[in-house]
Amino acid sequence: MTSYLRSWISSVPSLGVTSSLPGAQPAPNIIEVPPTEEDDEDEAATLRGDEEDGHVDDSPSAFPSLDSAQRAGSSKEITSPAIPRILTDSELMPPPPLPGLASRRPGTSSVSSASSSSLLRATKKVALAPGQGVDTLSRIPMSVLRQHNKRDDAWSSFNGKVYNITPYLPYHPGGEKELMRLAGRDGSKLFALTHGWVNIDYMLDECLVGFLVSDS
Ligand code: HEM
Repeated sequence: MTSYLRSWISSVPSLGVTSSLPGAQPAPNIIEVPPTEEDDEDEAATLRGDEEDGHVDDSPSAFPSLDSAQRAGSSKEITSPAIPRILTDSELMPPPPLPGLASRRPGTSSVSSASSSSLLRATKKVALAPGQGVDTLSRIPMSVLRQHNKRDDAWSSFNGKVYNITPYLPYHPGGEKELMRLAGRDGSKLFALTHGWVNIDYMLDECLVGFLVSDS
């Protein structure tokens, strides 16, 4: 552009811009060689990474790059992952056993007396002796709960469930005396304050007698 203006100005003598100035040198003749279309294409091809013979290399770069720290840290060569084999039925793991409560029906005991004692030993659960458990779960008003406050007939309520705690008294790690404080009462708050992490529903499952309802 500059050279074009210069050549235009010097070619118009009437303007006399250069010649009228004292001591001014005549503008040098600048010859510009416009780039040919061929040169442009060569440059673009170099930027694209084309080969000399016009072949286009579309193969991806190595990832991670060949001299990367990731490769240096790994001793193994990266190979494609093996396709897992589909196992046959006989090779598969057997299904887990049914959960203990799944087969239980309301009002019936799910375990026989023999398996009940082995269960007690294995899991430290407490079960009522045969004949002492209840056949059906009842709605128990607070006034009824209060009557069951003797050592040999102690009921207590926890989170709306009423349990016969008498069979558990000898096993309580905190002692019978502490547990008897709850006899004939709703023990939810005291229990939660003492050891809320203890799973009372699991431990006294077999001692459940019913659900606490309001007196009406
Ligand atoms: C039916 C109701 C209850 C059940 C099923 C029960 C159950 C348990 C269990 C499983 C432990 C051992 C916990 C552990 O080591 O982490 C324990 C400890 C204890 N419980 Fe209870 N508990 C009951 C009610 C109570 C109540 C009402 C109190 C007192 C107000 C009480 C006082 C204690 C104490 C002081 C210990 C610690 C004993 C020790 O480590 O020396 N518990 N109880």
